[in-house]
Amino acid sequence: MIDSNIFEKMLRKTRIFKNRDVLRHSYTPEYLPHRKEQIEAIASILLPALHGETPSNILIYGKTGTGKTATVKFVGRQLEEASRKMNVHCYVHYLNCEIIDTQYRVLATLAKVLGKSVPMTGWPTDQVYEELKEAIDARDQTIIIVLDEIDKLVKKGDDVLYNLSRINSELENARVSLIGISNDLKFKNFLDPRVLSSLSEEEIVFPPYNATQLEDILAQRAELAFHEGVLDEGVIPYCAALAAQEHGDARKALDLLRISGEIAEANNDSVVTKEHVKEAVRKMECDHIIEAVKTLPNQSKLVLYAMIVLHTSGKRKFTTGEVYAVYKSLCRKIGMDVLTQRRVSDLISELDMLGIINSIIISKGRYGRTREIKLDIPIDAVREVILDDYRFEVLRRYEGAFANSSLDYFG
Ligand SMILES: Nc1ncnc2c1ncn2[C@@H]1O[C@H](COP(=O)(O)OP(=O)(O)OP(=O)(O)O)[C@@H](O)[C@H]1O
Repeated sequence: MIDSNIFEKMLRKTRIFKNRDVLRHSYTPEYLPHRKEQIEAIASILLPALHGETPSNILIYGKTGTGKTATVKFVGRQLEEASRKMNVHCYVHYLNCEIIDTQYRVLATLAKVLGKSVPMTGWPTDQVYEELKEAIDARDQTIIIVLDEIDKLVKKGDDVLYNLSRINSELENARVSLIGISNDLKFKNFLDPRVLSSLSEEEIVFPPYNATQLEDILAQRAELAFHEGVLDEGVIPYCAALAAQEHGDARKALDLLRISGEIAEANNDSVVTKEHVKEAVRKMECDHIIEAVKTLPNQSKLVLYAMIVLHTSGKRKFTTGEVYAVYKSLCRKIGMDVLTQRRVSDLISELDMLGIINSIIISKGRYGRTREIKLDIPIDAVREVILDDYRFEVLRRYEGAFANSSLDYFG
């Protein structure tokens, strides 16, 4: 008998999501619960734009997931809509400085959105700036430039902020105002005082959400995202409580809800329960560790791999000295430089700080102190990430020997 079509089979599975995309980061909701105060504050600062005047620049701060980006985009859309109705030229341009992270790229991107053809590299920066100025000043208009994650730009020098913050003095027809968004409160310390005073004409702080507020945010999204009756009663309060413990991060709460739904869907369960949320927490922690391991420098990866070798051979606690002995032997096998024990000890501290390993310092009285290291990570998944790197692939050949507790092998 011919099997039925794979898609038809999948479609017959339980339906959890009505619209999963509503829970993704890229979605900006129509309405933002618990941000009325911030929305009104930003809107009243931007209001002069509708009368052809220059709004003050704004700096916005707040921890991650407190709705800064969503709020600014929301107010921006409303401003553009009102300006269209009033026949006033007012535009909001949003740039994420994590991606557009140099003076040249910021100026060139803006010039391009305003209709100039500027290459993304190669021109002298002054020339790009002149083109941008010309594009902005081409008519009577107000341009609001949103620089999200502005701290990423500042770390590479703040020339672009200096130039943009004084551009108004060189314009005849148009006006520019800036909105900087950051979750790094300390970045102001790195700013040139002239730039700081211009940028922070107005400052708005976004406080973290508490558990009740997160529940409202989740409930609003869940209604659009899930089929009716699919969520068990306790799921939303549980996701909200977990995210509230971690500095009131709405993004984390939404991720938890989406991943819980995905787990229920994959298990073909018809209702999402607290058990699915618990599994989602484990999955997110595991993904977090895997991501952190992927970006480790090679030497740290090898030190971690040495610990995995010790763990696989049956040792559940080990010292820096033991890790170092295995590490040295691994270096020889793959032809990598051997660092000193002291340097390796520093790398171990870094792994501890990143939450990839657990270690405690134990005092041995007059024999000094020693570090006791334990691994509490998804070993197989982490091992795969490390061995996936072509430089470490050769270590696969020795895997069998490691597992047979033949630590003498590393003598
Ligand atoms: N009040 C709210 N109502 C509905 N959704 C919200 C609210 N606040 C935040 N969100 C949602 O939470 C997620 C994170 O929000 P957002 O990206 O605006 O946070 P952020 O403060 O800019 O974070 P980061 O500093 O990490 O960029 C988004 O999906 C956003 O739509």
